[in-house]
Amino acid sequence: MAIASAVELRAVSRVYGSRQTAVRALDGVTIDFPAGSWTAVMGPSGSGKSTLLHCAAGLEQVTEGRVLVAGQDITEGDDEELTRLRRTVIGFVFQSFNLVGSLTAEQNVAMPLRLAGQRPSRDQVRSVLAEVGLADRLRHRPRELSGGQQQRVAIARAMVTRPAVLFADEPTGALDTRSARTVLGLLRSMVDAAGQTIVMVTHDPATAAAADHVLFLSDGRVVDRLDGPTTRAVADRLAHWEVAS
Ligand SMILES: Nc1ncnc2c1ncn2[C@@H]1O[C@H](COP(=O)(O)OP(=O)(O)OP(=O)(O)O)[C@@H](O)[C@H]1O
Repeated sequence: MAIASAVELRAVSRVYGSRQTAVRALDGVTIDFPAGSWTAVMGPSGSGKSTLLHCAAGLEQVTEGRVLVAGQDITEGDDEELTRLRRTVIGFVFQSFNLVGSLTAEQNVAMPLRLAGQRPSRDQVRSVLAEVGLADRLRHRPRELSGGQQQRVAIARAMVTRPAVLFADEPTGALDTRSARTVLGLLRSMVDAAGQTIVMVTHDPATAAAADHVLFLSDGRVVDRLDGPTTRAVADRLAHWEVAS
């Protein structure tokens, strides 16, 4: 059965601290991220973008509400179930790549499969690295690769399990314009060719414009959205909410 929503947040709140020091980082957020779509999450600093990404991916517990990923409620169930779900259904890409420095590109990409108890074939790993244009860098370690190449290894690592949902936190934040364009092209093909779903936090209007939809957060709430965004439209909307916040 096709699942229309890859990720659903139902009245999700996340409160940090308690009493006088309590901060409501997310305040009753209800949203659907449709399967096979790419959504950028934007908003002023402190508006709750990272908190939303972490709660949606099960990296942080919600204070109230429910989160469903690929139809499964990740706010209930035990840690073991959540870990399995994270390894099979969810992928991550971070601004700082988070590769294991002592491992080669091939070994980094094989890691999620090994953690899931599989024994990946060399061809399986190599074909994903070839997809991101790194067939000639299999034995290189992260320090022997450029930032753009390291992020492509990180994307290959996230792609190897064919996750239904990829969560990306500023995936092009540390890259030059050309590498950023390559990475955005890879993300686009994950959505268009493989039907995967991407939820991406970014500060950059041009990066957000590569997505299908943009959500704007302010004070922990979804206050606006754009469908079919352009860089100009995103920048204008962002400026509006930065002034308002
Ligand atoms: N671990 C924490 N403990 C206490 N407060 C926190 C914690 N993490 C986040 N916050 C607070 O929650 C609010 C939302 O933070 P969050 O990091 O989600 O914002 P953001 O939109 O991602 O910001 P930025 O663009 O600066 O990265 C902020 O007020 C922040 O200070």
